[in-house]
Amino acid sequence: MNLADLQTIRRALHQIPELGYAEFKTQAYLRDYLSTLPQAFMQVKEWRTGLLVRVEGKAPTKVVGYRADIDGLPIVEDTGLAFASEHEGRMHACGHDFHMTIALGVLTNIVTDRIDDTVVFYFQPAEENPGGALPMMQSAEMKNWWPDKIMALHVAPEYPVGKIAVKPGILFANTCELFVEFKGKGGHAAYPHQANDMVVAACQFVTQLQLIISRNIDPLDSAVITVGKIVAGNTMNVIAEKAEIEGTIRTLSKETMLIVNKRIRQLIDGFQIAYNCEITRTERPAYMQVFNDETETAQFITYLNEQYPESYVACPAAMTGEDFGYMLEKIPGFMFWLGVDSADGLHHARMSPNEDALAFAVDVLTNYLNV
Ligand SMILES: CC(=O)N[C@@H](CCC[C@H](N)C(=O)O)C(=O)O
Repeated sequence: MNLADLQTIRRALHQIPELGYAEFKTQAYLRDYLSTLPQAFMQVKEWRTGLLVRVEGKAPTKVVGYRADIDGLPIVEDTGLAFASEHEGRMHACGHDFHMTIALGVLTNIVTDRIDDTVVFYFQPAEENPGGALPMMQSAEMKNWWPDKIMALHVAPEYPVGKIAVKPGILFANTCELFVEFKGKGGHAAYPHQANDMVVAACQFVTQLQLIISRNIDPLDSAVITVGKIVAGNTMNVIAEKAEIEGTIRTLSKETMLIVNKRIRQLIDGFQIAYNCEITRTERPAYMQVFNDETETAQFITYLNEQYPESYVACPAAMTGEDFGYMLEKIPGFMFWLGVDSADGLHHARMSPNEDALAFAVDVLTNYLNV
């Protein structure tokens, strides 16, 4: 598939970013595109707002899985691109438009020029929030089309086009979302002694969270807590009765995640007494770390070195998260970073990946499926 066709798809998808499990237009676009391809060896199943597409091989010895996530983020795009998001407050700022386009490019190649093995493409919703990989794996649709091995990629703004960064073992962190609500007593700004200020409680709580990292975690281990959202109060001279914080926790081991979460529960207990308020945490399951299979990754690195010399970059683990980790927990495979050379990084309102990476990735993956 040529770059111009890939660009057309990518730009169309870029214009219609949708949040997790609301990817209706995206699913319809994918379906419409698939309907233009030869149908003889292809089957499509719907799962919630995602799709599974199976392309039968000529002489299969295995089923290879390829996963592409399809959701966007609640970000107001600021790229100024002619094909910027048409959905106010939504943006493909994590490259999932690239992920889908590359999957469609590979799919188009192998449906028109078939390969030996059968390939199942998983167009998975809700990677960012609340997580689609685990429920997709538990669905009858995926259980019936279960792969023997699986691959996925993630765009990497910090690497140039033509580079692929990967490592065996842990690539991405364990993650856990953090939603905490504080309920105290509102009142007049001039009478703090008669109220119970949840702005103060929430601010102290956020600061205390950072002390978990610096005081409870082994300095040679890695953990991150980021609070990305605080909502509290209505105006400058009324003490806020309620506050809400949203954040994410990242660790490089499951054990460290347990320590962080235990400390957060203890903090909540202590804060309820200290600030005489009610604190509720909505617990969500942690995302599994992305752990690349040693053998599968080594084979891919050998292939890169032989077929695309200079492309391979040995990279460190990152504190990003990905629910693809659940798939890798059960199915041997790997995820890799694809260089897309953007001055602004992932989750930035001006992230603008270089589209030349689309053709490179489609080429690398199509040829790898033929090995
Ligand atoms: C690659 C990337 O940016 N992934 C996201 C995944 C979100 C994980 C989850 N919703 C959480 O925040 O815990 C990331 O933020 O790393």
